[in-house]
Formats: sequence, C-alpha cells, structure tokens
Amino acid sequence: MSPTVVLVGPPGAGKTTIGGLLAAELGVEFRDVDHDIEATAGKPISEIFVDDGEPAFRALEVDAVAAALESHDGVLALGGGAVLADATRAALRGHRVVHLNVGLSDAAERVGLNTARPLLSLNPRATLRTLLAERAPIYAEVATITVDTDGRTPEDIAADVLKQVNA
Ligand SMILES: Nc1ncnc2c1ncn2[C@@H]1O[C@H](COP(=O)(O)OP(=O)(O)OP(=O)(O)O)[C@@H](O)[C@H]1O
Ligand SMILES: O=C(O)C1=C[C@@H](O)[C@@H](O)[C@H](O)C1
Ligand SMILES: [Mg+2]
Repeated sequence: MSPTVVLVGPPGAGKTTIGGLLAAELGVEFRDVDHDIEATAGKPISEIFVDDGEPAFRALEVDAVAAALESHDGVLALGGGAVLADATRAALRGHRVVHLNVGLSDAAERVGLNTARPLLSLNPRATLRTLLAERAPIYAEVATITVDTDGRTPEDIAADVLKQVNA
C-alpha cells in the first residue's frame, strides 16, 4: 500500500486544503499526518509543543509519517516541517511527492487566518521568511512535482496537481 500523492510544503502552502479537494476528485481518502499526531497524543499540536517540546513532537512525527506511508493509499498531507527529518526524507524516496510552493506574501496572508501554529506564534512574518528560505531546498529535494500556489484558488491548484499527476 502506498499513497497516490504525498503533499509537502510550508505552513500556508495549502496542504490540508488542496489535499481534501484532490482526494475528493480522485475518489480516495484524505489523511493528514498533523491530524494523526493529534489523535495519537490526544491533544492539539500547539499543546504538544507547550507540554512536551518540539523534539518530542518531531519524534512523534517521524513515526506518524512512516506509519501513514505504509498504510494509506489515498492522498496524504505531511506537516510543514516533516521533511526536516532524515528518516522521513529517506522514507519518501520512491513516492509521488508534490511540493506546494508558496511565497512569503501569500503564506503570511494565509497563516494569518489561523492561530494554531506554534512555530509562528511569535513574529509570524519574520519566522515564516526564515523558514521558507531554509526549507526551500529541502522541499525541492524530496519533490517529484512542484506546483506554484501564489495568487491561485485552491480549486485551480488542485486541478493543476491532478493534471501533473496524470501526465
Ligand atoms: N490557494 C489558496 N488561496 C487562498 N487561501 C488559501 C489557499 N490555500 C489555503 N488557503 C487558506 O490558508 C489557510 C492555510 O491553509 P492550509 O491549512 O491548507 O495549509 P497547510 O499547508 O495545511 O498548513 P500547515 O502546514 O500549517 O498544516 C487556510 O485558512 C486555507 O483556507
Ligand atoms: O512547519 C512546521 O514545522 C509545522 C507545520 C505544521 O503542519 C505542524 O506540523 C506543526 O505546527 C509544525
Ligand atoms: Mg495542514
């Protein structure tokens, strides 16, 4: 069993949003590793960061990604920082990995709509700028397909991903 598509990208790229649309179009299940981790821990990611710290969250994340890659055959969204782990980058090899690319301006606007991101709770725009710059080469390394999302509707992006997946 292997996911049809694995979505990666920074916070605000739209992994959860596009993942849901894509799964509906393909008629498959959508799974989001962030939700898996919250279900396992029994609390929101923001509370895992506060109670247990980021390293504990990252350890849960490596295990959750590995389990999902082995057991899910629909669309799978990873958390924004999942690709930072060597083990996760290795586990992604051989999968169809779509990088949802987003620039600072659109990402900042999108995450501004939501306060549940512990890494972005202080100075979100500056943090996001650093995070985008540091992670850009890592997303590019793991991706087999890259789709730009700036200034586009979720429906348009999902249609583009579908086209490239079927190409
Ligand atoms: N193309 C888009 N245009 C406008 N708004 C968008 C677009 N994609 C997503 N959004 C909105 O931006 C916010 C973030 O999207 P989403 O939660 O899907 O991102 P994510 O990549 O899953 O982020 P995270 O890594 O934090 O889980 C949501 O409020 C969503 O409705
Ligand atoms: O970019 C990140 O490091 C994160 C993104 C979210 O999806 C969550 O996995 C968590 O908030 C960390
Ligand atoms: Mg998400």
